[in-house]
Amino acid sequence: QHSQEEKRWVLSDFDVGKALGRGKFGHVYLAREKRSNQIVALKVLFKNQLKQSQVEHQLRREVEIQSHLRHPNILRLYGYFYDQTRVYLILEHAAKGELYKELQRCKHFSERRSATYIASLARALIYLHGKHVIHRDIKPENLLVGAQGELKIADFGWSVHTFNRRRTMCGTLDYLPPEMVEKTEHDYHVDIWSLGILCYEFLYGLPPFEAKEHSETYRRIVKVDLKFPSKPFVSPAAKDLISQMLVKNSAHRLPLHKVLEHPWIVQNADPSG
Ligand SMILES: O=C(O)Cn1ncc2ncnc(NCCc3cnc(NC(=O)Nc4cccc(Cl)c4)s3)c21
Repeated sequence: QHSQEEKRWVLSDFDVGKALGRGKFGHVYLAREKRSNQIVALKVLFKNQLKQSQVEHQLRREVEIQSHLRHPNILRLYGYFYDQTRVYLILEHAAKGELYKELQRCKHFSERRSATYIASLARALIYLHGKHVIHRDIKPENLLVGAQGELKIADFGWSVHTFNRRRTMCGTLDYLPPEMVEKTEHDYHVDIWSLGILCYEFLYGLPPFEAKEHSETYRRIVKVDLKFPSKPFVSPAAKDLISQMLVKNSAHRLPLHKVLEHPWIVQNADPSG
């Protein structure tokens, strides 16, 4: 056969090992592809659950989007296959697992570690946005850690191609008022907001607008009720960056390339990322 992509994978191509994690739709297993001895993560999804939740189209979109993505801070989806009852995603294995478990373990990250992660994520988002892809679900649960401690954005189950939204939403753009056109542009900025939330959560161990009731969290978000606790100590430069990303008017959020030039990132991020 020609390139890898045409290959029709079957379960017997793999030696399946221990469970790495349990997701909502199925489990993730460590596996080795027999011919190449390549280690991968195999996510097993049950077809009936996908059907019940009507997410088949999302899964197809994820596979389509991921097949064109190649970036050191984006977890590869090498391919997929299915049998009678299940769909299998063949994924890059992130040897150091889930970032949120690491954050729970050490309560909050140092400024250097946080800045290094934020810089990697900013570079990955610049790459994604350059491909007209918005992740839309950037949170610790969707971040994995590679063997060298590098961050990997995973789970594109919620990502979209903005071009599609632009076309499908309205056919021709000519008759749309600015705010409707602007709205599709807004989408890129959702990932910058999430990056600001993540930066805060890395440094303080909790997201900024957390509250007991959802209604209270919602109120704090729309009000951008941003408060910086006195403990743990966080530098003014870090607070400045967070304040420039968590801005209500999405057009005024710090653009991703400016995040990479921010003094706090320049002074604290490890260039290797
Ligand atoms: O995370 C863990 O549990 C443990 N873990 N530890 C190491 C490790 N290395 C790689 N991957 C892991 N986990 C899988 C990460 C995913 C990547 N892409 C996904 N995509 C998806 O789930 N799509 C999807 C599902 C259901 C419906 C729809 Cl619409 C879309 S999940 C790993």
